[in-house]
Amino acid sequence: MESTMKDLRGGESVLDMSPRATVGGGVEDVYGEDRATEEQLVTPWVTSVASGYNLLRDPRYNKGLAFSEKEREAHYLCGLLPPALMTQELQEKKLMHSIRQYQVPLQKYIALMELEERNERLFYKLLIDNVEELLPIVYTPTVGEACQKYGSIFRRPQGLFISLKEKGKILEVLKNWPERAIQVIVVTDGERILGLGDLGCQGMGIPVGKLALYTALGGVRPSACLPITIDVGTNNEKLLNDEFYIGLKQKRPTGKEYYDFLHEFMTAVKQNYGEKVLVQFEDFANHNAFELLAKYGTTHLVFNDDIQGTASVVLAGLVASLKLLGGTLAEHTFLFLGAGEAGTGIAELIALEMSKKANASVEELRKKIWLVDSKGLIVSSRKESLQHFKKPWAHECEPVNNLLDAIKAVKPTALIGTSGVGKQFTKEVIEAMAALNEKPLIMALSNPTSQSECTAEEAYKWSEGRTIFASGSPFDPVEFNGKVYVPGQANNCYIFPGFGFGLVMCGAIRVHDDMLLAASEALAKQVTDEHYARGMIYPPFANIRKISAHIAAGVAAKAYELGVATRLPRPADLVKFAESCMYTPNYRSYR
Ligand SMILES: O=C([O-])CC(=O)C(=O)O
Ligand SMILES: [Mg+2]
Repeated sequence: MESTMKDLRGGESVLDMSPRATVGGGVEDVYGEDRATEEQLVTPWVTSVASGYNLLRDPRYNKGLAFSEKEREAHYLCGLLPPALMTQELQEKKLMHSIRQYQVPLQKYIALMELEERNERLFYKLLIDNVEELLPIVYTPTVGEACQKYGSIFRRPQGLFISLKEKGKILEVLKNWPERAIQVIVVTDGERILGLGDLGCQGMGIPVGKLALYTALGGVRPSACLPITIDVGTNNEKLLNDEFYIGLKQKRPTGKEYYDFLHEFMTAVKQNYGEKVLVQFEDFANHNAFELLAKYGTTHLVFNDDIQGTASVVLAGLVASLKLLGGTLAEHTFLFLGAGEAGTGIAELIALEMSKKANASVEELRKKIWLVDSKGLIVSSRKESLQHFKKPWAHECEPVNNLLDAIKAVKPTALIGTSGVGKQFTKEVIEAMAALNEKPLIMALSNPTSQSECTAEEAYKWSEGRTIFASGSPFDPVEFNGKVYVPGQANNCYIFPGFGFGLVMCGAIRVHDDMLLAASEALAKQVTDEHYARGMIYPPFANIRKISAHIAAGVAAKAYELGVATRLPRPADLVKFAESCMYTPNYRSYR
């Protein structure tokens, strides 16, 4: 025991978790728990150390068969592992082979989550080195299915569940999380998970998936990431009647009760982690998302991925597409199907970018952008009954109650789907766009794939291969009339990891719209002539860490310019600085 502690002292943050080290009641208590009858009170024994068996059980430090002979000797691992030694590269090869054996994407998802629970560095190595193959598993579309089935997948906590039961004690709950130095929180209340609706507490899959990308694509350390699900109940009857549902079985409160709870949360976050922690709001319903962003945007470092991240990625694609379409942004006409967070967020950022370039007012340029919601084209005669975030888009036009007629009335050059409802871009819709434009720009942004407004194949086929196409969830390249078309993935995951990393690396304390424009510009610049030649308006994901470094640099540069960056002095080369700060998942040697 004495020698155990001595050997471990000074080891690089490998803590002694040996069962021989005792706390409080000693060894008897540890094993006494097993022998206790149900009525007996026992103390849950707290471990705080990692060596031997417990080292293998700690995903932060476990390396499995990659522990060297010396490490096995020094850390009481002899006999606990089979004799073979493997490099991390060989482990990666073995795991990719076994993941590829699964036919069902959800099985791959579970296998990856199990790897994360077992060996965190290997998980991130796999994700970084195989990003194009694994992104559709840990992220859209598979993460959507994982949320729908999260109750049965859930094994161990991957983030914090803060339910209404914790009202008045949220600060204490935050302190239960084992890490203190948190830099990024992704929080959802589960009310609008992708285009799948209210999944309540099961929405946890989304913050977990987004933060895995923060690390893999953006380079934020895993220990600095905290996924949170706020559980205020659900209005999903199926979940309320499900005996296995893992969340609070009650309807969602609205108004003061909801906002007071969120205020307690936001206050506790700032108190516990300081003003430089980034809070990313994710998949809140429209009726709360805009209000929360407006309310906390002036006091906290907050970012709404569905409003701002989606806007920035779409703007990048539009700017890039001008190379193929010609003209300036202000010379195009945009029509959206869907006037929620994504639709109005994108529309507003386009208008802002146009106004900067065209030297005209945002109000004037909004007239180039039209939105259709469930009632039809948003027009001025409907203004009184519109939610506040739709009002700026109510332009002069005769009422039109469906998308096809709206296309005929507005004559858009670009059609953007943000409806959350699948199959809305029918053959007639795409044909109408193709009749108006030599190269129609079509984005089907709703997620997951089942909610996409159309497929890539439909967009190409119904426009005789003339469409420039991008979607929120991935589609494979399409062969049509002997030509291969590569669809773009206009998903906010291009933006948020680099955007958040940029904020964190310069110690920003506020987000500003100009940073979103800087992120769009940085992303659009990564599209090369070779990509354009293949009809692409987004760069391949394989280069995402380089892309993220450029986005981070653009965002940080803007933060310094605006005086909201606290890390001083400003690094001279922000791209290099970003690259040098990124987490790498290679194993470290243990003394
Ligand atoms: O998660 C994604 O794939 C994109 C997104 O934010 C959403 O659809 O809500
Ligand atoms: Mg989202």
